[in-house]
Amino acid sequence: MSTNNNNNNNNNKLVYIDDHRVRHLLDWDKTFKAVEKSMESVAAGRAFQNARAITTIPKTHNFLYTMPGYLNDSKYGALGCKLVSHFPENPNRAKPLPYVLANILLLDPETSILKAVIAGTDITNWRTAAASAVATKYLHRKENNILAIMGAGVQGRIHAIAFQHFFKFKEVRIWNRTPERAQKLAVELNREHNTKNLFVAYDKAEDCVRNADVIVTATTGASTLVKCEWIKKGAHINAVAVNPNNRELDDATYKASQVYIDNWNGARSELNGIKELGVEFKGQIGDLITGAIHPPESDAITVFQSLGMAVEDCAMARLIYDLHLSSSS
Ligand SMILES: NC(=O)c1ccc[n+]([C@@H]2O[C@H](COP(=O)([O-])OP(=O)(O)OC[C@H]3O[C@@H](n4cnc5c(N)ncnc54)[C@H](O)[C@@H]3O)[C@@H](O)[C@H]2O)c1
Ligand SMILES: O=C(O)[C@@H]1CCCCN1
Repeated sequence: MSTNNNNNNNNNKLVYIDDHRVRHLLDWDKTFKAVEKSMESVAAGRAFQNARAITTIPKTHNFLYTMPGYLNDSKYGALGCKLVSHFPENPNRAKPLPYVLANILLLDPETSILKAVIAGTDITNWRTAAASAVATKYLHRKENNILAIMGAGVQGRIHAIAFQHFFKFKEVRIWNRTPERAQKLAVELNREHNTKNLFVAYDKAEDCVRNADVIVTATTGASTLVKCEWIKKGAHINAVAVNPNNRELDDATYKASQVYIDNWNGARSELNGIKELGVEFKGQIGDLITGAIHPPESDAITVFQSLGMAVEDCAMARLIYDLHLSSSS
């Protein structure tokens, strides 16, 4: 990038950063800072993004989301556009592919010249888990004993890893519609973390959620997974799934909770189902970071209704681009 980029030799060269290289460069603490800064910038008026365009492919009902954004920041500033798809049949193919696949275009903010095409699937996964972690940091300033993860897919797995990195829960519970998948993930995560019983599979959703301090819902179904009567006072929920009706939490949970969002434009476009319940969003996570709004009472149940933002992807693309250039020059 021409702003704050020491690699002037590379300024006019189009760079492709593939999945393998992105994975090598990703780092949890740097990802957290980039996402926190993008959320703060949204509240401070330094981030620009409209609601994303959603193109539905006829017959298959697969989606392509187009997510352009501009972030004005000396370290994470970027102009970019993510193309991200939602192809529900991908995981069921003979050779399984992710449900969510993404690529990010990074442009020079001064000239609009295309600087890089960056594989965006892992960036999407990491920044989504980091966004939940930022929300948890600002909404749940309490003990973190038990984490409950609903859904053992890509997002369930990455949230388990990220939350252990940032918060060090004493028990991480995993529930999945097919219990064998939760079992398999728990075994894998225990092996990767060199632990025996830190990650525990639960067969019943209720048992998984009861007494949990923090809950993550990350499935692709539209069925209700979490009932209000199971949720502990003061618990925090990161509702990650983007389903047309957002049914992972029952209506009573939304009505009983203080609900926060990542950005108003996205919420107005995609969260009408929750608004129709009579729920007023308390504000953006960035408003908590800037201090524009106060944190909730400590016994309130809180929900971060995550949608995902273009400017998070811009900040991440800039981070990965700069790391790529500085370590390959
Ligand atoms: N908020 C964001 O920024 C963001 C970013 C990326 C993905 N997402 C969302 O995260 C969700 C999960 O994505 P993923 O990549 O982990 O998908 P995945 O295919 O890897 O995992 C999906 C999981 O959902 C479960 N599932 C499917 N149907 C179900 C049903 N009816 N009831 C209960 N469980 C069911 C599957 O068993 C699986 O464990 C999606 O809704 C996606 O839109 C959100
Ligand atoms: O913000 C994202 O990248 C994803 C795109 C797919 C739908 C859910 N949110």
